[in-house]
Amino acid sequence: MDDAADIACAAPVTKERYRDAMAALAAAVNVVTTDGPGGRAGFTATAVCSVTDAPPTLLVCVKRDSSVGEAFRANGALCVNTLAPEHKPLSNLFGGRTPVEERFAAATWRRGPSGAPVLEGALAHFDCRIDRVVDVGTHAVLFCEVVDIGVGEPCEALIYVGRRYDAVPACVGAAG
Ligand SMILES: NC(=O)c1ccc[n+]([C@@H]2O[C@H](COP(=O)([O-])OP(=O)(O)OC[C@H]3O[C@@H](n4cnc5c(N)ncnc54)[C@H](O)[C@@H]3O)[C@@H](O)[C@H]2O)c1
Ligand SMILES: Cc1cc2c(cc1C)N(C[C@H](O)[C@H](O)[C@H](O)COP(=O)(O)O)c1[nH]c(=O)[nH]c(=O)c1N2
Repeated sequence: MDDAADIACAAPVTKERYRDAMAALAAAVNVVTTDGPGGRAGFTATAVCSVTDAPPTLLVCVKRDSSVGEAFRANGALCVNTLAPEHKPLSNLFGGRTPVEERFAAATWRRGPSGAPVLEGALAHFDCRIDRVVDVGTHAVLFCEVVDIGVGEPCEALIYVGRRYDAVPACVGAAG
């Protein structure tokens, strides 16, 4: 393969061009929560991805300068709550600039085995222990081992693509 220096590009990959292209990728919308010695916190995230099923591991990318990042590191635990279309207002509330208590007051939660809040009525949830944190540029990549899973009743998923929300069929079911 050629060295990176040999690659000729028509235009530089600016932050704006990168975001415009990333806006074309459809993504599930999640509210990622935590609780423990570092306090209760949560934020909306589309940067969530399955890494491996052995051991069951997912990753979450969180902005390092966000108000919530430190709580996740301090607690070492989180829950990924995957949203249904009815949760669009919740996604906006957890999407920034709203005090943490106001975010949580808008829905019903229970405590998962990790201690992180689990959203009642989520399409699915993944309760996790944070195994490793890797800082990359502006974000921290949290590698998380899944310790508990739930699949809910909703048969539609909330997705975010083209800088807007949409709904798609998603009858998840359980595989044994
Ligand atoms: N990964 C992220 O941190 C991320 C992802 C989605 C949205 N957001 C935030 O939500 C708001 C609205 O986003 P939007 O999609 O309507 O428009 P946008 O132009 O800010 O973002 C377009 C796409 O670029 C990516 N992106 C945006 N900001 C990023 C960042 N700081 N680091 C890595 N990737 C990033 C995401 O895939 C996003 O959907 C913005 O404030 C944005 O910062 C952040
Ligand atoms: C649809 C959508 C998707 C995302 C976000 C927003 C929205 C509306 N945000 C931004 C994130 O939710 C926001 O930075 C946090 O709520 C922290 O904000 P405060 O620093 O508390 O105001 C976000 N942030 C992040 O670090 N990783 C992500 O994957 C996403 N994805």
